[in-house]
Amino acid sequence: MRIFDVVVIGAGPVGENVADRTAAAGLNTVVVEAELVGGECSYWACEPSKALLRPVLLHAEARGMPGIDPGPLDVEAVLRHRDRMSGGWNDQPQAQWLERAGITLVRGHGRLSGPRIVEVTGADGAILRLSARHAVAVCTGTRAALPPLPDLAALRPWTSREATSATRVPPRLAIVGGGVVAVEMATAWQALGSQVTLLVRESGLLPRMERFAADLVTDALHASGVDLRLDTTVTAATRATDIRLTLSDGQVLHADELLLATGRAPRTDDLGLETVGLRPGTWLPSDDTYTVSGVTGDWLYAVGDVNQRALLTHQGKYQARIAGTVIADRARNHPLDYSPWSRHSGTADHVAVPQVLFTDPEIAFVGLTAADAERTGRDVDIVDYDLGLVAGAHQHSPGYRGHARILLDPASGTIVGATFVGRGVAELLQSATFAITGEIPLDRLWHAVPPFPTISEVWLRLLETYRDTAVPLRSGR
Ligand SMILES: Cc1cc2nc3c(=O)[nH]c(=O)nc-3n(C[C@H](O)[C@H](O)[C@H](O)COP(=O)(O)OP(=O)(O)OC[C@H]3O[C@@H](n4cnc5c(N)ncnc54)[C@H](O)[C@@H]3O)c2cc1C
Ligand SMILES: NC(=O)c1ccc[n+]([C@@H]2O[C@H](COP(=O)([O-])OP(=O)(O)OC[C@H]3O[C@@H](n4cnc5c(N)ncnc54)[C@H](O)[C@@H]3O)[C@@H](O)[C@H]2O)c1
Repeated sequence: MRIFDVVVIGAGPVGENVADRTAAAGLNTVVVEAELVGGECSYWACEPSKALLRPVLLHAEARGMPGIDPGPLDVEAVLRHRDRMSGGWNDQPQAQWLERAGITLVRGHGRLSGPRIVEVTGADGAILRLSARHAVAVCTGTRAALPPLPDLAALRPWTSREATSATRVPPRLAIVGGGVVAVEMATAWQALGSQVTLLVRESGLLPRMERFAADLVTDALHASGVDLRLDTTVTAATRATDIRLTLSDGQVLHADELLLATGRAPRTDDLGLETVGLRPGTWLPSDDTYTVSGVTGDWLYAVGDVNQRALLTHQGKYQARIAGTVIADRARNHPLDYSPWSRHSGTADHVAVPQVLFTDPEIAFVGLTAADAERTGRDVDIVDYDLGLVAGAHQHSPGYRGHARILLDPASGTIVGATFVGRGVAELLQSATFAITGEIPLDRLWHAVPPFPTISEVWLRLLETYRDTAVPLRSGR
């Protein structure tokens, strides 16, 4: 048995950041990792997917710009770039970073075996017992959730892992799903040379986003040659010389690979949750301090994807900074401040989660959408502006297509949601996140002058539209 102040299970971006904060506070911290230090994000998610998409998006932009003839994409060079950006699936640099930060790394599969005790099974089957004086932080993330197709093993489908690490371009790629992974991967692989067929059970893509944003991405996928089949499910699938899919409309589709991009499941099934009174295989809900509810003693934390609050690296790292502070202050017997926006409260999870889809065009959004407001019965004023009319967008690319929407709380005159869709809008998003988290009144935003000619001039156009629209569009009860 080795005794530490803090045991972190999972060294993804979130576990690394919890450990960084507790070690920086002087707590003796150990991280347990079953695969690669850096987690899903570094090797099979954010990094490799964006490394595939960046050349694809830049190439598409360059093709539309007068005076630039980029020639065809060098697919092998793109795949090599992806390999470099994923660190060659070698975690030594990240493991060394842990060491430099004074954090102990134990490799193996971690399982709770009672309050404050974690057992780690190493590659050789040996078991090491770790005891935590103050806290155990579960940061085990998610794996792909697969649909209930018979004989999945024989089908050998791709999940997000294969879609981001494949070394060859399948001539025909079928993708099941209409969410973020499906749409980003359809964008990448269609441009890299696959004929992509997107099989979506809903009547539209990206159901959680503003309709106008999903519609622009849908148009662009059509234009790029993706075969988009809405209201379609797979009823049977077999693999012989190729993959044969029977679809709900009775048609048969042949493909070389099948990507199942059908959401995520928590990695809590083999975590010993039953030893502390929790149900294995479920998400681990935690409160705003990231303490797991239903376990006495305030020693168990769930941080990042595994708590299902926001399945995003940056939001998980935000949670990690707060959880690390909470753990350190509880260890010192310092009182916690539970009020919103305090150093101990993950308030942004509720009101300002920013996300960028690296599609063509990009979608960037934070806070509420109109559908969220409608669903929760919240009164908001909705202000829309055609991004294509902004001078900076004209400069950015000829024939620019895009749209911006902000949602305002009429009582406080502050912004509660923003969505931008268009090329180059990713870097615009932080301005909206500042406006929401800072609760900046519109009266003051008039003094935040956007430079000419940039896409950010859309802020001025949105304010003018709001001022000049006699009856603002209003959603909610
Ligand atoms: C294809 C794809 C693209 C994405 N792109 C983006 C993006 O562009 N931007 C963004 O913000 N988010 C993106 N995401 C989401 C992002 O990957 C996750 O939000 C992020 O990885 C969550 O971090 P985490 O540390 O909570 O979990 P993970 O990154 O999943 O890390 C968990 C770690 O815990 C380890 N582990 C699990 N169980 C145990 C155990 N019992 N014992 C020991 N170790 C264990 C795992 O091996 C893993 O290393 C993407 C996701 C996918 C699938
Ligand atoms: N750029 C980014 O920020 C980025 C990129 C990729 C992933 N992510 C994160 O990863 C998470 C997971 O993404 P995802 O696309 O896997 O999940 P998702 O929840 O966004 O989409 C899942 C899709 O699969 C469909 N689906 C689910 N079960 C199905 C079934 N049995 N048959 C047919 N269709 C089915 C759903 O209807 C939906 O269209 C996202 O929540 C996102 O936060 C972020």
